Amino acid sequence: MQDSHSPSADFSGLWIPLVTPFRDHAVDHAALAALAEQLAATGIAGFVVCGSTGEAAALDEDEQLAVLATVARAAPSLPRIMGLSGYHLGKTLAWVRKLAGRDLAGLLVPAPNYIRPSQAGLVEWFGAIADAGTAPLLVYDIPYRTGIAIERETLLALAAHPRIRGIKDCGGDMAKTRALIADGRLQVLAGEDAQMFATLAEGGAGAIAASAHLRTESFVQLLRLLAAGRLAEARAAWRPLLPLIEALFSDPNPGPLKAALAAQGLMQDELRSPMTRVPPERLGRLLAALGVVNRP
Ligand SMILES: O=C(O)C1=N[C@H](C(=O)O)C[C@H](O)C1
Repeated sequence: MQDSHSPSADFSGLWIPLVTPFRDHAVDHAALAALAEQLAATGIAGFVVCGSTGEAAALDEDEQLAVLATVARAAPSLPRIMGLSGYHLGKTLAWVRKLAGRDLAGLLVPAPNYIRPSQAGLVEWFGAIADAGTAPLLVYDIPYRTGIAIERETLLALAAHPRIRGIKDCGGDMAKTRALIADGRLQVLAGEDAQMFATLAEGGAGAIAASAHLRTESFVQLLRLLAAGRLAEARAAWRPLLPLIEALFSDPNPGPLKAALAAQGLMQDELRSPMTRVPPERLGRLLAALGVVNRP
């Protein structure tokens, strides 16, 4: 799709980090295709496949490629960003090379998890991955999952790389978010659903939000209002979405989200261990909070 150096790489708007439906322990490609098709008609910018919400950590490489292919077939007109994580640089680079030529709008890459490198080590990590790939790279700043925060100066240094084009911001540091927006070289996407309003109101380019699997058109409209600077209307659109977000993150994501999608008959309520379903004693309350009617 986009060349890595293309100035037109654009990550603005609302991206859905797709869940990966399972049935009897295997990826349910029929459910995935139907979900992608349905969401593609709502005005979203595109999909993130094999992100944290997609339980990528529990998918092997063949499964990830098959998921990517299914989404591409189901919604060919929408761009796809692929999630990619690891902590072994050599293996990660081999995977990046394997993904080259797969028609990706971008790669979404977090810091290596568990090992907590220095900031210089992070510059090496992201630089090597950006050099090895052909797609633009979005840095995924999510210290509560990886164990390491990517500091502002590190992000500004990474912005000098022609292939590093954006950030999925779960950093929880609004001063850093503002500095990146002011710098302007990286497109800043809210990665924390509850921070979406603030990030977009500050001038962020978009959002990657699991909650937007539900009430997708309302989220799309919220982003349009914020992009147009229609703040009062945006506030009114945002208020009813907040309880939805809170409910969806009341258990580890994507447990509540899969429960809600399953209740609507869109897939099985099945996750891969160690991710778990919302327990039956909390399910009714969750679905009521989400306003989802359980289909028998
Ligand atoms: O899959 C993602 O990408 C997202 N991950 C966040 C998480 O780590 O749970 C949440 C966000 O909505 C999307």
